[in-house]
Amino acid sequence: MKQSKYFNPTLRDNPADAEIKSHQLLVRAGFIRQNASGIYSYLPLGKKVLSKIEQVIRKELDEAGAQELLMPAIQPAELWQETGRWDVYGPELMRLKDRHGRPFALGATHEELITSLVRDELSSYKQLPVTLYQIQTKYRDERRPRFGLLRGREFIMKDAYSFHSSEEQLDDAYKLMHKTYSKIFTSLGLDFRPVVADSGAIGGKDTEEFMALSSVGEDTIAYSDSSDYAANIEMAEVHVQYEKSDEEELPFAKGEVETSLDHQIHTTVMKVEDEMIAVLVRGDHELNEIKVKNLYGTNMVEVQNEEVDLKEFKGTVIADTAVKAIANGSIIGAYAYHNVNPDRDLSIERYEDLRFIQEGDPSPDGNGTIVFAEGIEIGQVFKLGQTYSETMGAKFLDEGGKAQPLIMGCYGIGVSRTLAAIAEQNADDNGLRWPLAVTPYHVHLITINVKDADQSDLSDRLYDSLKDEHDVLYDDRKERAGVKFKDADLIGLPLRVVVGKKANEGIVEVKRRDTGESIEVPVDNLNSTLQQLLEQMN
Ligand SMILES: O=C(C[C@@H]1CCCCN1)Cn1cnc2cc(Cl)c(F)cc2c1=O
Ligand SMILES: [Mg+2]
Ligand SMILES: [Mg+2]
Repeated sequence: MKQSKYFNPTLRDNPADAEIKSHQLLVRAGFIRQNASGIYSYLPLGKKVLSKIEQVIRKELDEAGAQELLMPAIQPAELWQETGRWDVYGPELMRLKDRHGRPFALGATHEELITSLVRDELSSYKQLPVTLYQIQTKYRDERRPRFGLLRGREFIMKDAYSFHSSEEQLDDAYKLMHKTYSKIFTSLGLDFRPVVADSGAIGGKDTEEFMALSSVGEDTIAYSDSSDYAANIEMAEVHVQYEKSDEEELPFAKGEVETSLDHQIHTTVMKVEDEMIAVLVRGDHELNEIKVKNLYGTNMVEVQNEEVDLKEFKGTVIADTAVKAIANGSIIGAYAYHNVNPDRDLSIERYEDLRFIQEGDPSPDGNGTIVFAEGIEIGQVFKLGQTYSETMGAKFLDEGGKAQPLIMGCYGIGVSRTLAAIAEQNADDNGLRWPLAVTPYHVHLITINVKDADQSDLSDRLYDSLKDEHDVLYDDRKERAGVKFKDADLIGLPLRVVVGKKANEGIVEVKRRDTGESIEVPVDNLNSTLQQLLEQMN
């Protein structure tokens, strides 16, 4: 492609609202443009990368026996009403009415849609297992879209759904999809980790998230420094045995006294379904609300910003296990007490693992200690079980001819988010750097001075000969060399061929974007040199 004809508007400066490298560079290098908050266009270079990522995903999923289909983005509200999720989700689920005033959802995910499709078509265990997937636009009205493609309101997801007649079949599909995801993210050159995760609002049981390691990731991963244990911090279990303090127990008294954080007891009032509970954690720990949700098996858990007098509180009081070991604690805030011995003074109904794990805590698998890292969630695999098939009446006849609810799994990859994660992990101070698997073009052919006949003739000849072997982006613009080099650094193609002063000697310069090293090459050896370099970079 000749850049003199190419729609690739590059910018010298970072857009004001772009805070992270990948967002800044994808905009400056002309890969994406924002049309509204969290809503983007993929310009030709960006679309090429997006398509290559999708192809890597398709290849692996097809090889794993999954079948691609395409479902509508506009979903009848009735389906979400069948599962009750029409009312569970608030403004994040984008909704619209058709011309007849009928309600629809803009698809945030497709469990309801696919289950309604399958329940009408699948009826016998003989037709199972089956895994169906799509690569399609999703809509989630995030309160605060940010970081460019990392958290958008319209984004591209590969979502797959598997249907089974037994838990074993689901386990096999889950394991296969887990392996398939590892192959996909490895092919894309990503530094990633699968982590134990929380199944969130969709119910179901086992689930793991695939995290691309990055300092801008919103998720925190807790992993062991000496085993392969890794979990989303929301889920990481705390296995610390607390010895009861041997301090002399003093008489309980009203009022606040200065104590160290690990002698303080912090209270959080939470509404669980419609019951008020007080949750206590030690002052140097942080309450993990996800653990409260999982303890009560509900998503209707909400922090109340009110303070209670624990001596008067009529609701249930629960505490993190660390609280039990305190002998003379102090409750701070409006209703302060000191010399508090939780067992003696507070009617604590149960002690549970309710806090966030901390760096230095023992790894829950008993191997090593916990270290944190930031991650970008680029994929997630779920064992859904019968959550959706039961409420939606999606059944199959088993060998005994008995109707059973289908057993399901669902599996997502954030395709547009993965594009940004690849950009984030590979970019350097000069710009983007694309791994071979997804680069929009392989070779950036640059003429230093298009007015110099030797240079422009040789460049045209090289473009004609190279473009059959490689995808070539040819910078034939009437721009100064400096502008061309800056744009080439921004765009980040793996190899650069520069036609300059030595054109009349039939010599060009070849430069690697990843290492920056460059060599002079006689044009007769150019093709073979490029082949060798591309093989080296693979
Ligand atoms: O999407 C999933 C689970 C899996 C992930 C892999 C592919 C299939 N779905 C979880 N989830 C997340 N955010 C949501 C946001 C909205 Cl507004 C919604 F209405 C529903 C969901 C929702 O269900
Ligand atoms: Mg998550
Ligand atoms: Mg998730």
